Amino acid sequence: MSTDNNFKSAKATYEKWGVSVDEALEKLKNVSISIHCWQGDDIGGFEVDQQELSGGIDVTGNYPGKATNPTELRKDLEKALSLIPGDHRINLHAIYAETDGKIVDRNELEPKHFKNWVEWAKKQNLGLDFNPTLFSHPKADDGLTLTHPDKEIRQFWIDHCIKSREIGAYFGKELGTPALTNIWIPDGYKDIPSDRLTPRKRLKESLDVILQKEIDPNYNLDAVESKLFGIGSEAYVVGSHEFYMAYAIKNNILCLLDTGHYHPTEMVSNKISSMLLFQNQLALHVSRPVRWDSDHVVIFDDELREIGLEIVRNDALEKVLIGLDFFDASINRVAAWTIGTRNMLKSLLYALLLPHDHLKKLQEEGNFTDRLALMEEFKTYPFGEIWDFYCEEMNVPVKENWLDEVKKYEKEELSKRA
Ligand SMILES: C[C@H](O)[C@H](O)[C@@H](O)C(=O)CO
Ligand SMILES: [Mn+2]
Repeated sequence: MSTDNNFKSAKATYEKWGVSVDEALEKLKNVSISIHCWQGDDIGGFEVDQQELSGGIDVTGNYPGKATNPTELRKDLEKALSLIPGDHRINLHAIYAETDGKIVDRNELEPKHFKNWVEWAKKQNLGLDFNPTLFSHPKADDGLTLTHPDKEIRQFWIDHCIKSREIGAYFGKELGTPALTNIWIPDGYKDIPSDRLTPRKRLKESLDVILQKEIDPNYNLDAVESKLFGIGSEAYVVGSHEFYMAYAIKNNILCLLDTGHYHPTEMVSNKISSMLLFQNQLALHVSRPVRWDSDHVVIFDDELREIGLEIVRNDALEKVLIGLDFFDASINRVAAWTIGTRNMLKSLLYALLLPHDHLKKLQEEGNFTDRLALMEEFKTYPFGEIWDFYCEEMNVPVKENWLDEVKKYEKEELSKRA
């Protein structure tokens, strides 16, 4: 059977349940995923005085061909984007500034240092998001930034975050879509603290100063990202989930949930409905923690499907800002972006094809047998045929054909890099 015939038969299977496949595909077309640039160069960035990666995060592997400058990184992103259906966004960190060979410290960064990214995003029809980088820097060597006991160090990082919000606003203004500027800090302690409160008080004060200046939400949205532990902050992380959830609600900014930043049995999918009852928007870093916050490439697993289901069945496609956060240097990096982003989209399509009203009704009626039976049966419905049709319609390779493109790119481009 051709893709078209497969599609027609699959469509009829879903339509028996009253699911409109056309509507599902239309909705999926409007979804923009924020693709993290840092998978392309192992979070190295391009600062003139580049420092080793710190902050309790780690990238393992030495697959050849990583991007060594912004031009290469943009080229690699273009390749990945050509294999992913839809119009998306790129998420930058401050360490991706372009400073013409001059050392510009993080507290002095300005919109002009991201001009090339903005020009490129305009040409590629992309939105941009932003993150201040509070790691890989001598002033973060002891793992403390916005909570540092030294006022001067704290001020340095406060200034960096203020500059970052301005850069985010510049992105939003230039590109006509608000940037999400997300603050994540590594601050914490390896061993049991003797005082948990004082660092948290300082974090609250630092954030209050950073967020003092009002910025038009049409240009910039602010988010804070929590974490349970990192390498070197196993016992205590200042910016915990409770801290940021309370801070975000009180100050009307976004809470960002990274799927790798919780206890391994604690699922972000189970948090989405609660968070959305109290805030209009929520941000995600979708990652794959394997036993710890290992940032493996996102696969089409149970939790990813559950995240897609929670977003779709709660009508939250426009409320949840979906970003990705994984980095694997043991495989082709363009393939890593392609696999992870296609999977994120697949999980949303999977969810868009289920008869949620019917399934919710079964639960309300206490009919848990039918609920379980149907939810299991739908797992083997011909979802793949709809996905293939969508890829074809969106002019990106169907099934694993994208892999040939990546191999060709590796041969012609990546393998020639130092
Ligand atoms: C690059 C980092 O992954 C990112 O800034 C942050 O979002 C994080 O998840 C740290 O664990
Ligand atoms: Mn993250």
